Amino acid sequence: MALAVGMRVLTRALLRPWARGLRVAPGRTGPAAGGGDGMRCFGSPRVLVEPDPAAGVAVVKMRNPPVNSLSLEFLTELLISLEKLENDKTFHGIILTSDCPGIFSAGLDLTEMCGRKPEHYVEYWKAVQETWLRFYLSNLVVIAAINGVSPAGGCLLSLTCDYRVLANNPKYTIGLNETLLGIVAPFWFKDTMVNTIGHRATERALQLGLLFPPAEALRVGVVDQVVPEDQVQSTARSVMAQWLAIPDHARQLTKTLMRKPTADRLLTERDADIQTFVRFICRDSVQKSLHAYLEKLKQKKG
Ligand SMILES: CCCCCCC/C=C/C(=O)SCCNC(=O)CCNC(=O)[C@H](O)C(C)(C)COP(=O)(O)OP(=O)(O)OC[C@H]1O[C@@H](n2cnc3c(N)ncnc32)[C@H](O)[C@@H]1OP(=O)(O)O
Repeated sequence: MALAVGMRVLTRALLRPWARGLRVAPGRTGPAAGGGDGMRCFGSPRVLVEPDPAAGVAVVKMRNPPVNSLSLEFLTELLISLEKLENDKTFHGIILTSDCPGIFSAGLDLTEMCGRKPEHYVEYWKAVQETWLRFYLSNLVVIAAINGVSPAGGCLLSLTCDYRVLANNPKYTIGLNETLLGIVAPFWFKDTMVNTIGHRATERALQLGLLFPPAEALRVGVVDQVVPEDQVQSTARSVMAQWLAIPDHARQLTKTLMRKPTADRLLTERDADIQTFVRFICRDSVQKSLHAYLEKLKQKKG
C-alpha cells in the first residue's frame, strides 16, 4: 500500500515536466468503446484507450508509428493512461496491444540513446524504469495481445503483463536481443525474463540475443498462448474474463507477493542503475554500435 502511494507520488513528480504540452485525443465512441453506455475512447496522440466499462476492461492501443518505439513522449503518455485507468474504479483489467500493423513495439527508441547529452539519458532512463515499475506492479490485470514483432524493450513491456497472447505469424518474433546491438540488458530486464522462463533459458536467450518465433516463444514460455492472428483480441478478452473472475484483493496481493522482491531490487538500486546506464551509453564504443545498428535499419530499405 505504502509502496503504491509512494510510486504514485513519484510518478507525478517525474511526469510533470514531460507531460507539458501533451494533448488529449478527442473522444469518440465506437463498438469497442462500450458505445452502448456512452463511454468514450480517450487517450493521447500516441495511446488510444478503448474502454468497455460493462466488462471493467480497457483496451490500450499503442500507436507511435512507424514501429511503436518507446520514446520519452510515448512512455510518458503510456504512464498517464495507465495511471488514469488505475484511478478509475470502473476498470479492473487492461489489454495492451498495438495499433501499428505487424509491430507490437520495436523496443526502446534508439534515437533517445544516441548522440544526446548525459542529462537526456538520465531523464530517458528514469522514464524507462518508471514504466517498468508501474506496469510490473499494476493492481490491474494486464494482458498483452501481441499482434506484431516485439524485440528488446517491446518484449520487456509484454513481460510486465500478467499473460501474453501472441499472434501466430512467423514474422512476429519476441525476445531480449540487446547483445545483437552490442548492448547489455540491465539486471531488471534479466530478472523479469528469469521470472518468466527460468534461469537457464534466460542465460541462453540473453547471451545469444534470441528472438523467438511464435512456436519457440510458446515452448520456452516467453508467451502463454499462440493463436491465429484474427483471434488475438478475442482470446485476450476471454483470458481477461477468467482472471477477473478471481476475487480481486486475493489476486492483487498474490501478484504483489510474487513481484515485489524483483521490483524492490530496482527501487533500492534506482540511482545506481541510472548512473550505470549513463556511463555505459556514453561510451564511444556503445555509441558507435548503436549508430551502426540504426544505419543498418535505415539502409535495409534502400
Ligand atoms: C547498462 C545499460 C545498457 C543499455 C540497455 C538498453 C536496453 C535496450 C533495449 C532496447 O529496446 S534497444 C532497441 C532494440 N530494438 C530492436 O532491435 C528493433 C529494431 N527495429 C527493427 O528490427 C525493425 O525496425 C522492426 C521493428 C522489425 C520493423 O521493421 P520494418 O521493416 O517494419 O521497419 P523499419 O524500416 O526497420 O523501421 C522503420 C523506421 O523505424 C526506425 N526504427 C526501428 N526500430 C527503431 C527503434 N528501436 N528506435 C528508433 N527507431 C527505430 C527505423 O530506423 C526506420 O526509420 P526510418 O528509416 O524510416 O527513418
